[in-house]
Amino acid sequence: MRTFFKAFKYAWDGVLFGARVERNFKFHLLAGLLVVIAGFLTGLSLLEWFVVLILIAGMLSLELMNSAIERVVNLVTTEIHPLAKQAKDLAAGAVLIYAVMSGVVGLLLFASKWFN
Ligand SMILES: Nc1ncnc2c1ncn2[C@@H]1O[C@H](COP(=O)(O)OP(=O)(O)OP(=O)(O)O)[C@@H](O)[C@H]1O
Repeated sequence: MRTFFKAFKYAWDGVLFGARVERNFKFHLLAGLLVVIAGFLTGLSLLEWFVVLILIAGMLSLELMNSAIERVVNLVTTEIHPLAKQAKDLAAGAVLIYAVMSGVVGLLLFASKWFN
């Protein structure tokens, strides 16, 4: 049980560290907060809240994973290396896909509420 709580603390430390030093993570935190406020003002249904919260959590998680991959790459090599570029660009690509899709889904969801 103690190991479980320790692991939880380390994970939480990771979230706090990301929130302190990672510019993109801070941006997504703020964007997520604004979306939640917009959700309350719009009056989302339970199912719509599920979608919105999963999108926000997914975005934040991916952003942290991207930062972790960047750090591992930087740790492995300080040299310019095609594999380092591929690893970083692939991770950034994953973030990009999720961000664009989240934006589209979120926009459709909110727009359908506002204009109905
Ligand atoms: N060691 C490396 N070898 C080859 N390409 C790299 C390396 N590090 C970063 N790049 C590439 O350089 C471009 C700019 O990367 P980026 O701005 O993310 O630089 P970074 O310094 O690694 O990131 P950050 O500023 O977030 O720490 C990206 O295409 C990235 O893949």
